[in-house]
Amino acid sequence: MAYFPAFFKLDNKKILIVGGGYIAYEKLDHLLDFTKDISVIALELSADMKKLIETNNLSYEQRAYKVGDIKDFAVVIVAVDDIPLQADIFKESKKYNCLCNAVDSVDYCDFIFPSYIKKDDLTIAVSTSGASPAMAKRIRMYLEDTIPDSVGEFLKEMKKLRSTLPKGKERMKMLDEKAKKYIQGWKNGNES
Ligand SMILES: C[C@@]1(CC(=O)O)C2=NC(=C\c3[nH]c(c(CCC(=O)O)c3CC(=O)O)Cc3[nH]c(c(CC(=O)O)c3CCC(=O)O)/C=C3\N/C(=C\2)[C@@H](CCC(=O)O)[C@]3(C)CC(=O)O)/[C@H]1CCC(=O)O
Ligand SMILES: NC(=O)c1ccc[n+]([C@@H]2O[C@H](COP(=O)([O-])OP(=O)(O)OC[C@H]3O[C@@H](n4cnc5c(N)ncnc54)[C@H](O)[C@@H]3O)[C@@H](O)[C@H]2O)c1
Repeated sequence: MAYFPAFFKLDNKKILIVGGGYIAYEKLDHLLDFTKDISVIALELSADMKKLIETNNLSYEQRAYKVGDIKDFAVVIVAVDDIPLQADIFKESKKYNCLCNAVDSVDYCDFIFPSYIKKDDLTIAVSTSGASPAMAKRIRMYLEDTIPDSVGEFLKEMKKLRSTLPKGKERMKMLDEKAKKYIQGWKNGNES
């Protein structure tokens, strides 16, 4: 079945990452764009992971995962090189209100990580439903190159217009026309 794309509110949601290698680092680095309420449990940390945890003042316990560790978390990312443990934590997460992402198999995932670009208020997420993470990354790079950084300023202007002009057909038409013209400007190499 296809994955439903949604933008998930992380306020007051505690996240646990199990594992401290390269993949845990990638997941943590991406999550930090959206929340700081992240704890880590891992037997060992890579140097990059250690640095990221220290810089962001995150909670870290150096030990093996034990049953029950997830009970107070809303989300768990299982980034260990141990597939049976990924399966066990996924099963355990069903006892709690905890969504699970396991890095080696979509069978043990309630959700998967998209590739994404974030430029101020614009976020674009890309998924291949797990078919080709490499392709998701390449599409992300393509979007990064195509969409100018000025999009942040443009969105600020649009937000202001939406909050000041009265709702209705005229406003809808004007905003749609402005968005169309702004995107047409990319093709002509005009970024403003
Ligand atoms: C997008 C991104 C986001 C992120 O990580 O935040 C992400 N993987 C990224 C990179 C990447 N991952 C892999 C390669 C090597 C090339 C290749 O295999 O294609 C590369 C490319 C590279 O690193 O260059 C290997 C890999 N990945 C998964 C498996 C297990 C499996 O397939 O069963 C294996 C095999 C492990 C092995 O063979 O040992 C699984 C998943 N990876 C996902 C996300 C989810 C599906 C996303 C989708 O819908 O496509 C899903 C299902 C679960 C999840 O992780 O949530 C991030 C790009 C970030 C960016 O740069 O923009
Ligand atoms: N989803 C993806 O994008 C993706 C991409 C490539 C690879 N992978 C998979 O991700 C997995 C992790 O890869 P990696 O390169 O980060 O591996 P790694 O060996 O660098 O890291 C594994 C981490 O798990 C920790 N760990 C192992 N058992 C533990 C336990 N019981 N409790 C707590 N911590 C424990 C280790 O201490 C280490 O920090 C691999 O199985 C790999 O196949 C996923």
